[in-house]
Amino acid sequence: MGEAERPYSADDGVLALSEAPPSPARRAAQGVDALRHGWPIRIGRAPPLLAAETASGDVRADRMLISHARGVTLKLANQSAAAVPEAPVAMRAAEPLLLAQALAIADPSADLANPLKGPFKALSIDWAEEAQAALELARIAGILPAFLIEPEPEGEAVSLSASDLAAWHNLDTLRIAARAHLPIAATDNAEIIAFRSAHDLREHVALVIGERNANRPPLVRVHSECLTGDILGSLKCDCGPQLDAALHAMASEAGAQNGWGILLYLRQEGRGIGLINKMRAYRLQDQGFDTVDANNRLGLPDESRDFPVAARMLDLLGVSSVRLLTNNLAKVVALEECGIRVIERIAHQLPANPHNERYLATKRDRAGHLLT
Ligand SMILES: Nc1nc2c(ncn2[C@@H]2O[C@H](COP(=O)(O)OP(=O)(O)OP(=O)(O)O)[C@@H](O)[C@H]2O)c(=O)[nH]1
Ligand SMILES: [Zn+2]
Repeated sequence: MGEAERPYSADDGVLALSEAPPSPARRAAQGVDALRHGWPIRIGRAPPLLAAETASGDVRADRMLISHARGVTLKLANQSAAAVPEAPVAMRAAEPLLLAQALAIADPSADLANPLKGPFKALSIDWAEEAQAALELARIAGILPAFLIEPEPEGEAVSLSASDLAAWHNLDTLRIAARAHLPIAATDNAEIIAFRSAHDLREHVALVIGERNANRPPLVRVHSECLTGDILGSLKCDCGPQLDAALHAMASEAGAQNGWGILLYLRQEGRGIGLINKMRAYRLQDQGFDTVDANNRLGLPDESRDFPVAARMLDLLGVSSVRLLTNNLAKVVALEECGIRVIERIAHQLPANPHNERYLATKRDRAGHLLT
C-alpha cells in the first residue's frame, strides 16, 4: 500500500509556509505589485499609503504625500515644512480628498483641465526615508508618485521596509533564459538572447551580431526601450534611427571587418519612468516644458535608468571590453564603474528633424550629451 500524502507538521522541523518570514526581495516585489493593483502599502513606521493613480473605490483622506517637485508646482515649497529641496512633501487639504481629486493633484499633465487646487498646508514628515521609498516604489511601478496618507477606509496594507528596495536592484538573480537564431533586416547572422531576473518582470534582451571574436572587442549599443520611437517611428526623439543605425553598423562590422556586435535592449522606457509617465511628459512638452523639466514636473527623476544591469548582461555573455556606440558619457562611466572596459566611444548622432530638434538640444545643453 502506498504512503499517504500528509501535510508537514512543525514537529518535522519544517517551517510552515505561512510562518516563513518574507525576504526583503519578496516584500519589495509585493510592494510594487500592491501599487500596480491599487492596494495600500505600509512602509516601516509610516502611516498606510494609497497610490492616487491606481486605487479605486470610495476612499478619502485629508492628507497626501507628493514629491518635492510637485510641491513646488502647487506652491507649497515656500511653506517651511516643505522648504527642504528634493525632500518628499506631505500636505493637508481643507476638505477630505476623494480619489478623483487626489489624481487631479497628482497629475500635472492635467493641470490645464483642473486649474483650481488647494489651498494646502505643508506638514512636516518624521518618516522621510519611508516617504522617499514610497516615491521610488511608484517610479518602479510606473505610476504617478502621489499617495493618500491614511486613507479611509484603510484596507489591508502590504507591509515592507524602506531598506527592502535595495533588494529590488540586486542583480544576482539575472540569468540567460533562452537564446535563438534571429535573422533581422540588417543581417541574417544574429542571435537573440533573453534575460530574466527573479525580481523584475521586464525581460531585457541582447542581440549578438556576427561571430564572436575573442581578439576583437565587440561594437556595443546599450539602447533603452522607446516604444514610440523604436516601434511606431515617432519623430519626437532619435531612438528609432539610432537603433536602426546601430544594427547596420554592427552588421557591416560583422560582414566586412571580421568583427561582431552586441545590442543590449533594456526595457527601461522613458529613461526609467515607464511608458505611461512618458506619455504624461509628452503632454507637458506640448505645453512648452522641455524633456528634463517635464519629468521633474511629474515629480520623477529626469534620468533613472539602471545601467549596471547592462554591465551584468555583458558579464553573462563573457564580454569584458567593448567599443561603445553612444553620445551619452553617463553610459561609459556606468559600464566602467561596473568593471567593463570601454576601449573606445563611437559617436552615434543621427540627423535631427523639426520635431526632435529641441529634444536633442536639451540632451546636449542640460543632460551633457556629446551632440553637435
Ligand atoms: N522621459 C522621457 N524619456 C524619453 C523622452 N524621449 C525619449 N525618451 C527615452 O529616452 C531613452 C533614450 O535612450 P537611449 O537612446 O538608449 O539613450 P541616450 O541617453 O539618448 O544616449 P545615446 O546612447 O547617446 O543615444 C529611451 O528610454 C526613451 O524612451 C522624453 O521626452 N521623456
Ligand atoms: Zn525615443
